[in-house]
Amino acid sequence: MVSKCLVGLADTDVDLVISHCLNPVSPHSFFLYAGAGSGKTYSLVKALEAFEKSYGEEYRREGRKLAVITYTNAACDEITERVKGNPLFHISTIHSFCWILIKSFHDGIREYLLSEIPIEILELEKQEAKGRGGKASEVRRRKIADKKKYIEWLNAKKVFTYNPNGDNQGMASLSHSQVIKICSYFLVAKPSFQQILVSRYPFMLIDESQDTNKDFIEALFEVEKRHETFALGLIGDMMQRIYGDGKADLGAALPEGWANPIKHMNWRSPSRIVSLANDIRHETDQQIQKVPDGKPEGFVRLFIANSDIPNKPQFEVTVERQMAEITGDELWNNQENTKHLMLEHKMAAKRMNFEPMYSALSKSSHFQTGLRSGELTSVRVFSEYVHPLYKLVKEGMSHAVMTHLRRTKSPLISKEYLQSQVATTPLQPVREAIQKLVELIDSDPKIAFLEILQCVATHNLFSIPHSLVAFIDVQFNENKAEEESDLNEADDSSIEALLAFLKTPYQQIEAYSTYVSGEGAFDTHQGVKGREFERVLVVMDDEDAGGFLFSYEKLFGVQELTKRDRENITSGKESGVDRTRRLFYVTCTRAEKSLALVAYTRDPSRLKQSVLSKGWFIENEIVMQ
Ligand SMILES: Nc1ncnc2c1ncn2[C@@H]1O[C@H](COP(=O)(O)OP(=O)(O)OP(=O)(O)O)[C@@H](O)[C@H]1O
Repeated sequence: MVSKCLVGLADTDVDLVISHCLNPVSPHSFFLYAGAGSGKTYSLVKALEAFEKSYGEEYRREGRKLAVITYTNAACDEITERVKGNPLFHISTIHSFCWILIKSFHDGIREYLLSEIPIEILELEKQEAKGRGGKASEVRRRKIADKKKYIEWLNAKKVFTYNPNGDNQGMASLSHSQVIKICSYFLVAKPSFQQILVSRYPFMLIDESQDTNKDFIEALFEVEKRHETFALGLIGDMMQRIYGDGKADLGAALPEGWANPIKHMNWRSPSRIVSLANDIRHETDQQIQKVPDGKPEGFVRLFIANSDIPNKPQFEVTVERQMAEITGDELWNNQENTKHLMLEHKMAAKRMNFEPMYSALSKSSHFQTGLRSGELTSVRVFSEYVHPLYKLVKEGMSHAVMTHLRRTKSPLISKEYLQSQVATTPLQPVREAIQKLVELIDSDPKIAFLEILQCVATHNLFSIPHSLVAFIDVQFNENKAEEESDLNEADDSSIEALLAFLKTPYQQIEAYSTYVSGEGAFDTHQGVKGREFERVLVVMDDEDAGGFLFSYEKLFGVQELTKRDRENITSGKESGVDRTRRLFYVTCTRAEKSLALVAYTRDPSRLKQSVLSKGWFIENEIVMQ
């Protein structure tokens, strides 16, 4: 059933409804839920602009702000840019926002932890009593011992720390989930804390709220119920719920008095892609989107290949070539002009040639978040210090080189160091250090991170993070090491992971930096939510992804459902197929012009039959390898 999209109603009334809700004299909460590309973020930005015009001055005088929570740092930067950095709006991710709210309440945090950790210990002890020994028991007993040690540590007054983008290690550091739990708890249990939120931020708008932490959303509902002067604006799409953290029944029973505006149009994608999205969605909630007048038809192709073909990246290049021919769009021939979506980071790492460093570091669970966000201190010394310096030198930007060294606080240009130099050319050591570094990088494409690190340390070009000091082979003044570290509480797996990483080729740093910037040609299915690209190539490969949460083989009817899946479906619980369908919807709806879907499967002909019978594609849109 390839449905045809019709030209429909204008959605402009939605913006009026939202403006009406964001009135400080009579605030109203609202729930704006609509399909992909319907302009939810667009309406959010319009609402902020209208708010600035009507109430900006008054709000500034009163020292109030309107809070906007976005799902990713990239979304946060985009909305901040769209409102030209206007400080009237506090735009942040949930983690930064929660931390800002709780960060001066150290005693309250300590009290919370002192009451929560014993409960966690009891739970682990219960599981241990029931358990059967072995590795799981070993891990449990270790966790119990660590938590008891932590309680002892908590017995004296403490100052807590947190980095929303890093892996927070060490006793004083709160974890990502703790920060959200503590903030949610304070919002419900402490009236004075509620008051702080309400008076500072009388309006809170939450984009991608379908995936926003359930505890936090429920705490905000509670605040909204108790304070007439506070209003919430929830923006999102349940079909785009792709993380397990969100409130699954959000919107099912909205409190009375909430506005519930609806958007029908898809402004992003051409009609063929919108009709595919409607068909995918049909099995979940039957919402149908329309396209505005004048939108072209666009292109969708499904390429099916056997999952054991030897060179998948090469196959994807042939897909791009075919897309260029099919669409007449030459830009498909240049990989950089297409967004390639992978199910797992390691698949992107493989295609972008930084798999060795990625695999090495991902072996330590401590590095997972920082590795993906680009915030790992041990890698940043290369990605943010060494690599930009190398590029600037190669581009002959000597002024920018000095600015970079100042910004990165190079010890070689510190005031103390320069004053200690008796020579008439105090910058000579900097020049020499840079020259040695560039020569070393150019000397061998296989040169390892470790050798680059050694060179940086020997010439004292940049401060070395504590986590890497142990790997340097020279007398090194520890005072020169950077305070921040990935290894506050070093464990064996982290040390092994770092050593393995340092032995891999330095040359990978360029691709890795591009990847974590989000600007490269590759990303994950999940990483692009909220974004849009002219050409999208989605790779569906359960075998390479190796995960258990998503299964395209099940969605496409190639793999039988498990007993558990069937039980979940019968009892109305979410199944892996539901999750995968939503992820598939998110990836397909990122495309503005053309969409190539690459499915690697154990049974190509069964997959083809299955998607044809679902009516998702027609015969001539399917290309068999
Ligand atoms: N009323 C409109 N008129 C013209 N273009 C619009 C309109 N609303 C949105 N757009 C454009 O459509 C595209 C999609 O909008 P937006 O990203 O706000 O959608 P969304 O609902 O947030 O999407 P998603 O849920 O898929 O992330 C953007 O390029 C935006 O500029």
